[in-house]
Amino acid sequence: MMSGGPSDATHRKRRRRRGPKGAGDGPSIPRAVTTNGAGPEEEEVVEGKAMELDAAMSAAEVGGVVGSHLSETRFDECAVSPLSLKAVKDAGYERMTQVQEATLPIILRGEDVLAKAKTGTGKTVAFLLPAIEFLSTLPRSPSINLLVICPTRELANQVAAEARKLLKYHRSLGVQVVIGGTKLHQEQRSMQSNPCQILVATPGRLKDHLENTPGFSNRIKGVKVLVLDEADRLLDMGFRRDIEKIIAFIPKERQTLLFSATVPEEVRQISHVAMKRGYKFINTVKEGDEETHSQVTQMYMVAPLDLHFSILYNVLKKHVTEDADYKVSYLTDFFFLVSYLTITRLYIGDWSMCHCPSKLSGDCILYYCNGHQTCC
Ligand SMILES: Nc1ncnc2c1ncn2[C@@H]1O[C@H](COP(=O)(O)OP(=O)(O)OP(=O)(O)O)[C@@H](O)[C@H]1O
Repeated sequence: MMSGGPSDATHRKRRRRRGPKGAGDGPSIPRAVTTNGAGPEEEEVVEGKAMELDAAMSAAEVGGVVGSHLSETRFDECAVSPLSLKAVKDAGYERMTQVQEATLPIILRGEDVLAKAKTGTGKTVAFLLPAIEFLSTLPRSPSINLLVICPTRELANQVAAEARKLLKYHRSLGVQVVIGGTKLHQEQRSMQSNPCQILVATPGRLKDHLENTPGFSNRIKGVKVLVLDEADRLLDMGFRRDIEKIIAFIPKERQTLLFSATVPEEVRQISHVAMKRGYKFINTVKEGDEETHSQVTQMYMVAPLDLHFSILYNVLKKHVTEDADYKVSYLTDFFFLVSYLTITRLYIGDWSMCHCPSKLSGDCILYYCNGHQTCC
């Protein structure tokens, strides 16, 4: 661990051989596992105090948006610059979340990290803060030094908003967003007039800029840190090829960080493509834990196909009457969607189809938010 960092005193190490799946898995959060290429043969497990903390603290005790995901380590105990600390304080963050506590020292050391953490547990700050610390030591240049690839426009905007908070006192650093659904030439102009060191992008638009924006492929050669945010969703949405193409443009000598709520085989595969051998795997999700945030209620209903229309219609109607600020995301296949829209338009209002995540499956996601289309 980083010398002098908060984790030195609180982590202990042990080595173990990896047996058959699930056998002797030991403690599961947070852990750093050193892997070597095709699959982890031998792991170095770093146990942290967040493990005990998770059991010891209730969401009510810790409060705040991230509730029981907060650790006991304060940001001002860490090796981050006074400028970042001031911004963190202004943002209202005092203690680190578990994923932030587990990853910060390792990312600050410049190592590649694959981090598994539930959604809403502070992953964005976990990669932005150490990356900004590193960027603040680089000489000023028109290059892009930090590239964050996100699966959706909404997430890209959220990441940029978080970056702006953390950059509050780093006046020489800036952030720009490039996402589909906006005018390419406007983005080109803004990048030319004000080239920023941090670029947050969705894969399709990023590829567009690589192919069509003069000078962009040179700027991207300056990337020192690459982040794939919500890597599982990026792959689910069919962006693997785009990501591989983008990676081919970026220097091999870089730090790569993958953050993901789940780590299926596809994420493992992309880690082997994108990251250096010996990258660290940090898992902050306990075995058997739900993959989704604890504050998201999930329900399901099994119904015969011919009743789907009427059941869905009634569920939605009830939902929109109970919650004035309602927001609905609705995943369906295209055929069902067309019939459904025809019916619901008449009774509920206009839906907006804003995303088809997988061209292969023909799935669509609809967003409807109290009369306004929301972005995806
Ligand atoms: N240390 C912290 N203390 C308090 N709040 C925090 C801390 N770190 C992040 N947050 C806040 O917690 C919320 C969730 O964080 P964030 O969106 O980064 O989570 P995430 O894991 O990236 O979620 P998603 O997977 O949805 O992107 C945000 O509102 C963020 O501002």
